[in-house]
Amino acid sequence: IKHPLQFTWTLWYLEPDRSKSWEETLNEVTSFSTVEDFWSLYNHIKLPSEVKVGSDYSLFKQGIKPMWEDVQNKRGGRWVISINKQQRPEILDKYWLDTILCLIGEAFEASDEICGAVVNVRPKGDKISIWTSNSQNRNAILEIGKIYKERLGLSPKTSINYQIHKDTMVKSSSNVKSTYTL
Ligand SMILES: CN(C)c1nc(=O)c2c([nH]1)N([C@@H]1O[C@H](COP(=O)(O)OP(=O)(O)O)[C@@H](O)[C@H]1O)CN2C
Repeated sequence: IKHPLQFTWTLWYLEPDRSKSWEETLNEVTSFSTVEDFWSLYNHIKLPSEVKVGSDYSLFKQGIKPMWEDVQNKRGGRWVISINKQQRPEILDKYWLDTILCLIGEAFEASDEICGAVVNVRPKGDKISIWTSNSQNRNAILEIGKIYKERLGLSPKTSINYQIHKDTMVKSSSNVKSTYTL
């Protein structure tokens, strides 16, 4: 038998297309709930470093849309890691895989707070984030951030920021207020 995951996860792909609204560019790819089905999907699709610049992959718990407005996201925020262009070749794909393995492998105590993860492939520099559902739940957010940094093997001098979606929505992603920094 296949090895079941604790949750069912849905992969989304955002294809940049200026002729469409943002929501129209979001495509639901497929869902999986076993380790084996995850790996066959992962080995079947392009890596973040191979997709068109401007694209996103999002991996969210089934039923949660990868957008601020979803009821599970609207009061939440995200731990964001910025990857500069020089770093892309070697760490973008590694960090993305580490991130999704943290999610599907239940690396976080506060796994109920976890909504999903997003990788933004951008010309100005890539971002990988983990979205949580309640920006007021300080203890859970700090625990998730601490474990996330460890799992990625980030050095203590590399900081990650937690941004509340309400702050991100009103600002372009460059100068968003960070509520927590680890
Ligand atoms: C329902 N709805 C419209 C809506 N709902 C959303 O949830 C949502 C958006 N719109 N997003 C739009 O993409 C732009 C780039 O953000 P980016 O995160 O790709 O980051 P960059 O600025 O391209 O680095 C955002 O400025 C926003 O326009 C982003 N986003 C998450």
